[in-house]
Amino acid sequence: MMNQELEKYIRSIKNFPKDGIDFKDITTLLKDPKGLLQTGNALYDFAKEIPIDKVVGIESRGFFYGPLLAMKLQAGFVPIRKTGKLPAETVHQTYALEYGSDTIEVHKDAIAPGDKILLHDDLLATGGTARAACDLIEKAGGEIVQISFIIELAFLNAREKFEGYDLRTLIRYDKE
Ligand SMILES: O=P(O)(O)OC[C@H]1O[C@H](OP(=O)(O)OP(=O)(O)O)[C@H](O)[C@@H]1O
Ligand SMILES: Nc1ncnc2[nH]cnc12
Repeated sequence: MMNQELEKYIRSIKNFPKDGIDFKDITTLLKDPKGLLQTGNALYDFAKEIPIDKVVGIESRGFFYGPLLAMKLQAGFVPIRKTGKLPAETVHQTYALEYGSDTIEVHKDAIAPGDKILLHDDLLATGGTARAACDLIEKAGGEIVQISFIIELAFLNAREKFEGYDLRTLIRYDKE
């Protein structure tokens, strides 16, 4: 199956959570056994030839596939969380969203200097979240070897923020 064919599992909801946002809902993909498996396999195919020490997943939708990918890649899993949720010492970064703004954090000791990192999230919109996540990982000394998403809202041109990174996506929306 071509990756773009996975689009059939995505549900679009207009004006959620705010007017003007066309929300791409992956729960319809996750609940379908074929959608769930094919997406996991395709994300794994992106990364399987690259040595990876840790998969870093972004809260909350990056937690669906992040640990599954880590298990398949024989890597560890590290969560990046919204502010105030992680109990030990953290590094943090504030960023702008397609709607609103937020701060994310990672445990200071979660990434060792030189760790090869696969950063994963469900969706690339403006790229603000993933860009902040890259900055956090690099502050901690990690080396980002790949960034993967299920969905790319290509019309928002977020790729410009990731020059020099190996950024992979399965499903592309070229217009809203
Ligand atoms: O590319 P950006 O414009 O930064 O937007 C993408 C981010 O927005 C969504 O998360 P959200 O903040 O809605 O949180 P959630 O995963 O907890 O629902 C999505 O899961 C990405 O993390
Ligand atoms: N259009 C969208 N659909 C789902 N999640 C998002 N996160 C940011 N923009 C989004």
